[in-house]
Amino acid sequence: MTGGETPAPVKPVMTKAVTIPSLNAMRASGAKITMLTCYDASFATLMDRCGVEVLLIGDSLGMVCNGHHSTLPVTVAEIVYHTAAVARGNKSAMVIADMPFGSYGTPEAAFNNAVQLMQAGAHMVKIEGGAWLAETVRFLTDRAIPVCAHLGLTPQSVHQLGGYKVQGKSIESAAQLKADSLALEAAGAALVLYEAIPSALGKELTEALKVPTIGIGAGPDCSGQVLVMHDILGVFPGRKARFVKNFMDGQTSIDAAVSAYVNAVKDGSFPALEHCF
Ligand SMILES: Nc1nc(=O)c2c([nH]1)NC[C@@H]1CN(c3ccc(C(=O)N[C@@H](CCC(=O)O)C(=O)O)cc3)CN21
Ligand SMILES: CC(C)C(=O)C(=O)O
Ligand SMILES: [Mg+2]
Repeated sequence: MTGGETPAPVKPVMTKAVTIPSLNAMRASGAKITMLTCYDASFATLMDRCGVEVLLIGDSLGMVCNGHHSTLPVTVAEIVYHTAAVARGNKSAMVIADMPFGSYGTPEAAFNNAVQLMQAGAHMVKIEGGAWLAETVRFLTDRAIPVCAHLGLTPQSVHQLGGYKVQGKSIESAAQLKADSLALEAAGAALVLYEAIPSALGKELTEALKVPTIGIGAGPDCSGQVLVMHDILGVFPGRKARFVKNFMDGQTSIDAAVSAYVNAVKDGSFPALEHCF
């Protein structure tokens, strides 16, 4: 600016930070929560700008970034590295970090590892498993570490599940998922994420809980949806799961594709029947 001019008024671009209370309010109002995996600062800035509310540093990074055949080789140090990068690029989204395989075998181990993820910039950690984790969820939440519980298809248990298969199809396993969900909510879980379960069960479990639920292949009635970033951009070379949709189709930029994902989740057009079990 040259001397004597009146400075143009600065329009404040203040997007309010996404918090646990704001996610609870979204669940209460029926506004769908949008979540994507994110592994670096540039994509964090882009996703945050496009209105993605939750960024997940998923242990899927072992597969999509590192070429492993499962999530089991992923370490705490790797999640710390990617969480710090995402946190630097992010302004207002909530940042959730996956606790990797073997890092939450006891409440004390979970706490020590979760502290590293929180200090790297996570606002919450995610752990895979049912009621056996209730004590761990309580231990972490009592110590100011919010927890997201991940149920249904839990990829870290792939060798017990016998593959990446739909869960909760029998009456018994559906009842087990409900008991697990209620136990984890009672233990203090702030969010519950369901992967690859029948849509009707996703609806029933969401109605049974007070906290928001996030689905990936869990039907349209969860409080929100998540997908792996590489899947929505069509860059993951592996076989596509049924719940995946390539949002680059018909778009000419990554910004447009991410915005199309956000809009489709918000208006309920994703997931469609073809993405559900
Ligand atoms: N790129 C990528 N996307 C993911 O969603 C993802 C990862 N990687 N890595 C970690 C886990 C593994 N996941 C997977 C992988 C494959 C299927 C899959 O192909 N499922 C079958 C279900 C078969 C059945 O039981 O009927 C499907 O047809 O969708 C599901 C989840 C989800 N996670
Ligand atoms: C697929 C999501 C839920 C996840 O856990 C991951 O990306 O690791
Ligand atoms: Mg994961």
